[in-house]
Amino acid sequence: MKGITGMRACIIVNPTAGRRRRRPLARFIAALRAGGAQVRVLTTRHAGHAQELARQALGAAGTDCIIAAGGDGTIAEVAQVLAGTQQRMGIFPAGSANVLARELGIPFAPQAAARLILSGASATIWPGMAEDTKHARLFVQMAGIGFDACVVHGLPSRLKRMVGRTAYVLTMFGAALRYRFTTLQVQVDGTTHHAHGVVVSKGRLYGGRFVLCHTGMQHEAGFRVIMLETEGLLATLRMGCALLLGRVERMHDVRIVTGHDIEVHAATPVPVQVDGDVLGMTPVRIRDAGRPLHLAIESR
Ligand SMILES: Nc1ncnc2c1ncn2[C@@H]1O[C@H](COP(=O)(O)OP(=O)(O)OP(=O)(O)O)[C@@H](O)[C@H]1O
Repeated sequence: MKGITGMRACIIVNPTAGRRRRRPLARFIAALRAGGAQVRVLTTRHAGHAQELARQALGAAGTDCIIAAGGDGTIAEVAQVLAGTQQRMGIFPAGSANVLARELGIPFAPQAAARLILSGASATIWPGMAEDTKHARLFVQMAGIGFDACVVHGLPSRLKRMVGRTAYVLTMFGAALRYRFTTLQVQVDGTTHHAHGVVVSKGRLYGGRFVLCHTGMQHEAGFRVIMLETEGLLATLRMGCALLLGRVERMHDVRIVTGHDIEVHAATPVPVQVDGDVLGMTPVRIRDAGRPLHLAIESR
């Protein structure tokens, strides 16, 4: 790692992430340059493009830090390419929920975010991999199966850009009418459980700053598997309220187990989301990606 001056940084910007505020990004870039970094900016043109740009940046010898400027979806796309390499990756939180950035204590203030990257700090996280019958996708924070994924599948991206996280609340009403609850068969490392909603999480947080469970597993392999055992919209709403209060772990009908290899099946396929973006439908298999990611964060 080069010192503060002379660092070569490449920023991959998703211009559609979050509320599309440009000023914080400009300040972040200015702070990196003021700290002596050479900065190259690449802007995505479509979903999936961050992966292509990350490959391009990785191929350009001598890049010290490849920075994803966006939300969890953009971070996951860049991580998909950088996981398993020695490349250091930075994050500038510019999405709607920015769950990973909150989870890992990455500063939102442009100057502080730049200072962290310039400091050379680095720690390893262990992403997950989710696969349905058509897609395989690396994820950094969580996968949701059932009602929450139905909300994500129905979320108009324009609405999310206009009102941020409130878009999820508005979309929830439509999902409540549309979603048909069904029993999910959840195999965790070979043991079968039954549930009506499942979140497979690397972290403690969900949907922003809401606490799903009190200990995360970002810095090790494995997941917390959070299962709602009661069927129906009322139970799901009750879990939503418990989430707002940080009391999910105390619910009598929520079971939390730890595992490395999870499969979810349903008689009628239900939606699956990863890091707040659509993956597909069940059946889905979630396991350790087995490829560590070296992030510009303070080590614990
Ligand atoms: N130029 C682009 N046009 C349209 N979609 C894009 C573009 N660049 C990236 N995307 C897609 O936008 C999706 C959402 O981006 P991202 O998750 O970073 O922002 P967000 O949804 O606002 O934030 P968060 O996930 O933190 O709520 C990503 O999955 C990515 O594939």
